[in-house]
Formats: sequence, structure tokens, C-alpha cells
Amino acid sequence: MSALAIERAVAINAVLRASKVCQKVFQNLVTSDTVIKKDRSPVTVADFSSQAVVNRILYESFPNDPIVGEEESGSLRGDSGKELRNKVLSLVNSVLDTPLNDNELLETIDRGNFPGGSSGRMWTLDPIDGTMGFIRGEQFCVGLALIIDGDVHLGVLGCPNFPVDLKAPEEETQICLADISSPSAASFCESVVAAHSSHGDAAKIASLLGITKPPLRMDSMCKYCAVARGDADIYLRLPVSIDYEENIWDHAAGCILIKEAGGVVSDIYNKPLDFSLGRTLKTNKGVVVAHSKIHGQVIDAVQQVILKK
Ligand SMILES: Nc1ncnc2c1ncn2[C@@H]1O[C@H](COP(=O)(O)O)[C@@H](OP(=O)(O)O)[C@H]1O
Ligand SMILES: [Mg+2]
Ligand SMILES: [Mg+2]
Ligand SMILES: [Mg+2]
Repeated sequence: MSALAIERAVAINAVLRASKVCQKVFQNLVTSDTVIKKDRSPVTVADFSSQAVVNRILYESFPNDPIVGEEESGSLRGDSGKELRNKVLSLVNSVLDTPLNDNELLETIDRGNFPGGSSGRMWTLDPIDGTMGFIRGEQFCVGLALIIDGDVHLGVLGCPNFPVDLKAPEEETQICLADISSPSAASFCESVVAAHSSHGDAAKIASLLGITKPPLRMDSMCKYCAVARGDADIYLRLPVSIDYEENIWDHAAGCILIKEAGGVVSDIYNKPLDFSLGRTLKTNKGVVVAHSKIHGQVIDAVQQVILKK
């Protein structure tokens, strides 16, 4: 058996079940299913349920592996959290083999509180990446990655709204980046949400590179998937504020997908993303993804635009 075969199978099963929960929630999503977090970003019953399902399935196979997960159980606790908690509990128990009780649910979600770091094995989970896309009925994904001694070794992305190749919907296929030798022929993708990545800077970079195709705007790590399978050639995530630190769960699974499909992932300074420093990529700024043949030229254009400011 190849290395990490069991981890891969468990991770795929966990992400598949969590993706099913997300789809189920979306079909019946009501306003009260969403709460606003301290950083003013939204979180829904599906985010909590997805985190509980993945954390529980990981725990059943790897009880000693810590998890760096995005969500925590605060708003599901006590009387004020009862309505949300009950919804999450019934969703979670609809896909788990062994049902959880209230306390187990809260503990399971909070198994995601690991601080991260440079040694040993840990999983990182984004139970829904692109929550804003999920609420709009557009792209989102469940992202799970295994990090060992600071390096990403395995990544699984469940993208329920991402169209598959209709010719082979159920088969496992090897994906690879589109071959490209000149950036001017490229298409690039970026966040839908301009507060997550500067659309203005991206337009200037595209113009410097001679790109004429309009940007492909998409929520979540589906952008990594789009580049990895050749739907787009470049992914730009350009900082909008100097103090924002990217979260490891927003990039780990996407990053290994690109590398395994033959692409390059760096930050705007051409530094590799460093997953060994805790819950965030503290020493990186932004993200630049492209085929190795054009990545250097893209970085030059990014630096001309961003460093000039
Ligand atoms: N100021 C900011 N700059 C960059 N990313 C941000 C941001 N504020 C929030 N995010 C992250 O952007 C992610 C979504 O990325 P995208 O815009 O590519 O869909 C969010 O993930 P969640 O949706 O999991 O909270 C969140 O972690
Ligand atoms: Mg979030
Ligand atoms: Mg995210
Ligand atoms: Mg999320």
C-alpha cells in the first residue's frame, strides 16, 4: 500500500460526508441558520456541521492527530445557542454511523482548536471555504489537508457546486495544469469578494502581462482546482490590508493540489507558503499560482504593481 493510503481514504470519506451535509443545508437554508462572527464574517449551521463530521471521522481513525480547524463551538453553547445546536446535532447525526450527544458535538467541533506548529502530524480543516459563495449558491468547498513537520502531504477538496467532467463523472482522473508558454494567453482567477483580494491590482497586473481575457471570479479554494485542471492558468490573491494573515486552512489543500498537478504556489514575494508557523501564514503575503513556465513573469508583474504603491 502506498504511503498515507489510509489517511487518504479516511480524508476522502470525511470530506464526502461533510459535503453531503452542506448540500442538505443549502436546500433548506433560512436566515437564522447564519450567524456573524467577531470578525464580521458569516458562519452557518453547515460550517459547524461540516467541522463536526470531519473532526469526528478523523478522530475515529486517528484519535491522537490534532486538528487546526476554522470554527469553534462558542455560538452553539448555552441557552442562546440551543436552536443552532439542535439543528447542527441532527444534521451531523444524519451522516455519522454513531450518533453524538450535545456535549460530544461541542467537544468534537472544538477538537479543531490546535495551535499548529512545525513538528509532528496535524490536519487542517476549512469546513466550508467560501461561506459567502455557499450562501449565494455559488462555489464553496470543504478543504482538508494533512501537514507533517510543517509540510503539506495530502489534500482533499470537496466542491459540490463545481461542475465535473461530464464525460467521466465517477472516475478517478489525474488532473494537470494547462500547458502555457506566454502569460498574455492566460486567463486568471480571483476572489468574488474584493475585500479578500484586490481586483484593482489584479487588473493592472493582467494589463502588464498583456492578458485580455476577463477574470474568472470564484469563491473558495475552487480557484486552486480551476488552475490545477486547466480551466484557468493563474490565481492571484492580492492583499487588501497590510495586517491580514492568511489562514493555513484556506490554502493547504489547494497548495498541494497545484504542486501535484505541476504548478507553482508562492506568495507575492515569491516565497513558498510556510505552513509550520501556527494557524496562519504569518510570514507570507498574498498568493500567486501559475504554471512553472510563466510563474516568474507573473511574479515580476505582481511586484511591479504592488511594490510601486
Ligand atoms: N481580508 C481578507 N483577505 C484575504 N482573505 C480573507 C480576508 N478576510 C477573510 N478572508 C478569507 O477569505 C476566505 C474566502 O476566500 P475567497 O474570497 O477566495 O472565497 C474566507 O474563508 P471562509 O469562507 O472559509 O471564511 C476567509 O478565511
Ligand atoms: Mg469563515
Ligand atoms: Mg476559508
Ligand atoms: Mg470556512
